[in-house]
Amino acid sequence: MGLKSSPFPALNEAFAMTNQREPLTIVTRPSDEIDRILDWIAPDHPLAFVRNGEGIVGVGELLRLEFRGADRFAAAAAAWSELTRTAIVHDSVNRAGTGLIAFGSFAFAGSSSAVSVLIIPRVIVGNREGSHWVTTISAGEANTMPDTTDALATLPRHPHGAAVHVSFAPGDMSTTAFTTAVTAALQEIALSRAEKLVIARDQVAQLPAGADLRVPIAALATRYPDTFTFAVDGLIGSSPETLVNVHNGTVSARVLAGSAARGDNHSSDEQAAATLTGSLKDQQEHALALASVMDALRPLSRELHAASSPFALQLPNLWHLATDIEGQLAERSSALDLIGILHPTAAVAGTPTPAALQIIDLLEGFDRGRYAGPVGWVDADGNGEWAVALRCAQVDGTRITAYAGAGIVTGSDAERELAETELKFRPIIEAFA
Ligand SMILES: C=C(O[C@H]1C=CC=C(C(=O)O)[C@@H]1O)C(=O)O
Repeated sequence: MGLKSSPFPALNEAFAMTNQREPLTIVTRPSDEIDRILDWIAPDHPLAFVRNGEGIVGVGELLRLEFRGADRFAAAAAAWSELTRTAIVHDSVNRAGTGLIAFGSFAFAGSSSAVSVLIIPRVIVGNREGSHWVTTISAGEANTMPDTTDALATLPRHPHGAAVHVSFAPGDMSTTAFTTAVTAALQEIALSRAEKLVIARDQVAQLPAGADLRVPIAALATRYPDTFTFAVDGLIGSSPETLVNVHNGTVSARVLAGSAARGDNHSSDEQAAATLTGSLKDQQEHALALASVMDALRPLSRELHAASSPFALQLPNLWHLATDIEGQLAERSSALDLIGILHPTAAVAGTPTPAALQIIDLLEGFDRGRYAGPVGWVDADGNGEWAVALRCAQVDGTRITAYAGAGIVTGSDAERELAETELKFRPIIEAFA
């Protein structure tokens, strides 16, 4: 059956835009022609979700579904389940990231002017646990098995362009406005209107015409290999935080909150990590973020486990307090259902969530766009890998906006939080330096 009369507005719009109403046919086959998947990123509209060289890179855009407003997650989950219902998948590799995939990026707030997207590429190049594969996605070939043996040969491969140099300047929120907002957040906390508030700021830059975004993306992936380097619809970054990973009934997440600068030699670095793990203020900040994720996952999972105290996660620019969570999904929830339930965690909003969102809106006074929203991918079975979009920038034409924030609890200090945001901007600023 075709998809001619979809009750889902996002699907109808996508069909109208692409003139595509036929069921999708997907072929995934192993490939020994792929070495580094990052080499396959397209220069225009890069699509990627990669960690430690493993993950997926999408080329071309077959379908683009757009969502706005408070019900953007529910609308995306419904449209995706409708679209995948009729898809015909031939997958001889069967790994996380094979078969029909949509890359996605969602706005932080329902009121954001930024559109949330699911993008279905024409070709996906992937790598996981030593297996490399190519997936092709096409429409209107339901009765035949498309011959995709030459799929890679048809992809254009251009050498990377020159390094992209830009200078960032304060955006809607200056550094003074940030410290003022942090002081105001501390007052709100002292008045018990919230227990934790995450305050962010932005920096902007102009991108030179013809800049090759593959260069900063490759720099991020090389310098921050243990994080998720992503590129979806102009949102690029390297996030250390896993919002949720769904794989055949297993759910996992990595919660981060609480940060410290790296030391400049071995002993000061060890001392920095020890001070962070011993800091009551950071432990409280972390515990609230962890509780928000556990509380959201508990009703949906069995055997949900998290360590009783966080570990110090080392990144090139920072130490973070981190807790890994794993459980079994009690019911069939897709990754899209779960990001809708989990977002926004207290690592990016605060506690309690509704009050935190209201106060952030007042104190920040700017649109976070897709910063701190979910970014990742989902497959036809609802499996997927989603990061919290941190350490990132949105590229819109020639304008780049980078974002960073910090969790504020009793005991936070405005100048120290400002310094922490400087460290969190480093991945993006250095990728464009
Ligand atoms: C809000 C950000 O980081 C969050 C994740 C890890 C540590 C955080 C912190 O220590 O404040 C934040 O909660 C950001 O990078 O913009």
